[in-house]
Amino acid sequence: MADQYAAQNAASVAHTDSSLVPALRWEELPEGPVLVLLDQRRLPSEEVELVCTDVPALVDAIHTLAVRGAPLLGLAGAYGLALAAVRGFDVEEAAEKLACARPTAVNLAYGVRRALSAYRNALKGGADLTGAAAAALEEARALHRQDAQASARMAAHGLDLLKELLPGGGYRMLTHCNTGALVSGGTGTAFAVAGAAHRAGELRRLWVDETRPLLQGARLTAYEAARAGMAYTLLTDNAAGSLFSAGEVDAVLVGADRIAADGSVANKVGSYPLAVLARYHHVPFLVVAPTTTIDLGTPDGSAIEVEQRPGHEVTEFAVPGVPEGGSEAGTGVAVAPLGTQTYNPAFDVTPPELVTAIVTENGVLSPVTEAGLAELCDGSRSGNGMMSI
Ligand SMILES: CSC[C@@H](O)[C@@H](O)C(=O)COP(=O)(O)O
Repeated sequence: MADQYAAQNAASVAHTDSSLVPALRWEELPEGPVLVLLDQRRLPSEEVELVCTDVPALVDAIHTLAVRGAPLLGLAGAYGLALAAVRGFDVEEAAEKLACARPTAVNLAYGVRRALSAYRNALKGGADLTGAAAAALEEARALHRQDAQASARMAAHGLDLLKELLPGGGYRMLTHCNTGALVSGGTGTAFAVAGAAHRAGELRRLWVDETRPLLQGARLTAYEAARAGMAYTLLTDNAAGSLFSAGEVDAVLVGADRIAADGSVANKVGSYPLAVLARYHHVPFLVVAPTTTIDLGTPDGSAIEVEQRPGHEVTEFAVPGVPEGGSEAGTGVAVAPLGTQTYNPAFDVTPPELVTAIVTENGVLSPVTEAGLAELCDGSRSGNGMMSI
């Protein structure tokens, strides 16, 4: 089986430009500051930037997944708050709108809260509105730097863990959704570990789940893997079982949108079935996430709010080239009869007993316990849960 896939590798290596347009950046234009997003709805066909000048535009970009992925949502929240402050919009209202734009990834509310606290503290300290806005922007930039550093540390810890678990090297990793530079100020979460393994010459194959219905694996992870020159193979989500049974998977690596205090992991829908498969086949199931994704304020998996997405994402295929990327009902190709009911949760929750280890920038937790998670987190931060804004 391995030889059959080696031929496909040549095609993926053909991409030589490994540099990615930043997923998000702050830019000072003559007409005022803006937040520039790489529009992820348009990938992989086009690298198009989306310029946000106000909070409603950013909230729409978050809803429609132009900007997505837990750590990047944290940055979008923090910079969005700063944008509101610098442009003189109602900052408290902006905070509320941004923080609840999507409910599951705790990083979004966390990023908003960090920038908002900096803004409020500056005002309390006697700063004027301009000074307070500058403080919010500096906090967003600090979170950005912290996120980039966290990526590098997760990659190093993750690679060490793989060496320990799989001493033979030459890993065949299965990943789900998209967790690379497109979701981070750095190189990402789970994908950053795959990248480290690749650079160490130890990545034999990255199995990429397409990730129905919005195809973050096919459109985004395959795009990043190709750019990095990785040996990767795309599969439909429901082909994962036969891959495990053929003995072709050494480890599963996924990110997380929220990790509850008991270690339950909310991540892109389809992660939980992979964890079940991994346990049955005695394969490690590794969750790679910064501590900003750990929410000690949410006691367990049942308390995590799972975002429900619109039905047209299931009943229609998006057409490449449609400006909205098929994000509006009726802009895709119908693949189900009109009026079909759908079940479209964006995430699922994996219980801690199915997670072999959680890899963070502060180290690796295995087995996953409530006390261990609390220790991994900074003592000064008692969870990222619901903020009072
Ligand atoms: C980026 S790391 C972890 C997660 O945010 C990622 O796996 C994921 O589920 C993203 O979902 P998305 O709906 O694309 O925002």
